[in-house]
Amino acid sequence: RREQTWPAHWKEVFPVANGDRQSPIDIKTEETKYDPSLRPLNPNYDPASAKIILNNGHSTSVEFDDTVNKSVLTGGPLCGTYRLRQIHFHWGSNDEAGSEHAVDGMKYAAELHVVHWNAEKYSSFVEAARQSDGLAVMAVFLKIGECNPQLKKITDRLDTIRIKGKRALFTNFDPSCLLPKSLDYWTYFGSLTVPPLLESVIWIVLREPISVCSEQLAQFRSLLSTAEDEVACCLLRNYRPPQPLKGREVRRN
Ligand SMILES: CCCSc1c(F)c(F)c(S(=O)(=O)NC)c(F)c1F
Ligand SMILES: [Zn+2]
Repeated sequence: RREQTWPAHWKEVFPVANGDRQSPIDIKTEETKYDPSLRPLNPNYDPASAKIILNNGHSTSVEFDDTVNKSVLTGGPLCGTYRLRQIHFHWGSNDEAGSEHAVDGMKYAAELHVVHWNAEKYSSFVEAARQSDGLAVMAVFLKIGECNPQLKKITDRLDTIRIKGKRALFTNFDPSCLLPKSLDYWTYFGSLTVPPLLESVIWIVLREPISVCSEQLAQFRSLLSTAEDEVACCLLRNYRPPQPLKGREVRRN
């Protein structure tokens, strides 16, 4: 289908797709640079901020109340307080690929993105998304293995939002439960990985993966990218391939 080859012609529609700080990237671990000024990550989320789970046709997301500083990320490479907006996932049509970032050429089965915006400097997500320091996305790799009981809270709800545009109440959820034991990370300046591919993301890629089993990935792939009135098409993959580094530095804590 069209969107299977989509990333190829994003460049015509969104010229920034050819920009100097596009994401994702393949992280060459030998070329990352230790930076002693990087601080520990400090996620502080209130489970009451979780509001709904959604199928937007490109992924499934959990949306959070970002009208106040209730769930925030500070520390790491960040200056100031970034407010939690939503989490979503990227996966592939088989367990061998699906993550957006790669590590020394190796792709994981899927990738979780925890999206925050700089509420200290900007007045809305949309405004922040247009600024070079507007967004902070924490990426967590999902490695094929044991079924993940925390992820089950999300995968068990997917059958109620199979059709594009469907949403359901989803509260009392703290996304910290999806983070690995270690919060060690790589960080670099990049972009959204879906159109409009805005170059406004401070990427924080956790080095330790969490687990996911094939059955849980199959539940993601059973989501539909089509709406009620369209011929059903499964959302089999939604990852963008790695983009040129263009001289950017990847730092590690
Ligand atoms: C509130 C509407 C958009 S929030 C969002 C998103 F939905 C998304 F998919 C990505 S991504 O490019 O796919 N992954 C980093 C983002 F960066 C985002 F900020
Ligand atoms: Zn994403």
